[in-house]
Amino acid sequence: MTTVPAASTHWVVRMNYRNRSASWLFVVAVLGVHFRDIGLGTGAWVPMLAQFVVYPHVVYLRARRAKDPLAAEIQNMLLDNFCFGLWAAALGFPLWIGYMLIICGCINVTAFRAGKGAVQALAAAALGAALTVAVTGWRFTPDTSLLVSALSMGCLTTYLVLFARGAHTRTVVLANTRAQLRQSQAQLQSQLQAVQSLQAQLTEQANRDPLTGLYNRRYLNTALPRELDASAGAGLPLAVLLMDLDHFKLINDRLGHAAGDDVLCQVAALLLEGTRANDICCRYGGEEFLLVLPGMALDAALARAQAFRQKVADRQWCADGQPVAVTLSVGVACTLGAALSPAALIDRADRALYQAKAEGRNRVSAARPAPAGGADAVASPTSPAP
Ligand SMILES: Nc1nc2c(ncn2[C@@H]2O[C@H](COP(=O)(O)OP(=O)(O)OP(=O)(O)O)[C@@H](O)[C@H]2O)c(=O)[nH]1
Repeated sequence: MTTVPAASTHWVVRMNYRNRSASWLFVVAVLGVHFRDIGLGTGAWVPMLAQFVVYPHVVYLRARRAKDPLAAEIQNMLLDNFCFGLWAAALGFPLWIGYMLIICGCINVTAFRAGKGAVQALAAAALGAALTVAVTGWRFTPDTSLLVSALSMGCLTTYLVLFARGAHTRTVVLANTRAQLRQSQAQLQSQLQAVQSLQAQLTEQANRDPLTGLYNRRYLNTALPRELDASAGAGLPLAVLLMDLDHFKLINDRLGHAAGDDVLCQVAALLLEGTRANDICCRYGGEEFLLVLPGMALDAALARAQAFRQKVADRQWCADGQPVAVTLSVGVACTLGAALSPAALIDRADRALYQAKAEGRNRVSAARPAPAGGADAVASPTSPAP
């Protein structure tokens, strides 16, 4: 009884096992009738049954257990052809039987190895035939009875139909696999997009101050060198405004931390209102903000700082539902080209800010370039509080 090949077995091994087990039974019938026609007895039946009934199971088991089942199965197919050559020559090359055996074997190998397979199959069959002729001598009896010829045709047809059915099954499997692959690819694509958007969100979050939504110092550390390089490359100035809320501790102490937070958020929003697309607005520290102004010279930066200071001072502030007075001091520093490092530029702005604080707060102070070789200087307040 034919056992059903395990699904884990290579599909070529499974397909050939099915084809051999089924279509070769037909060969047994063809040869049985032919043996009767030419008067061969039991002695011929034994090797014939061994070849066409037992052999399919033996080679199937061999291929199943092989390390490389496909390679083993190709060897099996060549062995089939070799045996077909033996049989054809042993029977005196009966035309229909020989054709049936050799063409089936040839098609099988050709399906997997193309033209090379056909040549190998024919060579294996020729080798088998030559061996038989060498041992038993040349015999040529091409005729077969009508029944044997008809059975041979039937056998060939059965084999071809089985083969085509196997090819069709394979095509369906391939089409399904392709569809599954396309689906998986689409899923992977959408997962990749989700991961990328999550990554972008995470990067954005990592670069933002959670309270005010402005860029944080981490972002500034990468953005300021980049902007400085770009400005230097374009031969343009770059200004920074370092702003610090005046006596902010008092707001916290009098109105509470929530009110302090509220003021910080409102100042941040106000700061954003006046920024250009390429300005970089950061929360630099607790109550400190830093504005990077690419392409802006010192005078324009001072005017910008002054305008913002004035806007803050003039505004009717209300923090957490309570009125409050808010002012800020600003230190401005500017560089042209690559004259200053990011740290040196911020340091200048910080010193200018310190001076603005020292001179009474609610004012803008600018760092001016020191004389060549000398220490940096901070200019006199350019904008005393009104
Ligand atoms: N509400 C709130 N307060 C903060 C935050 N970060 C820092 N602060 C407070 O900001 C205050 C800063 O105080 P100081 O450094 O003394 O500065 P100041 O009171 O503004 O005084 P001057 O800068 O000298 O005008 C401290 O009380 C901090 O607790 C924050 O995220 N929220």
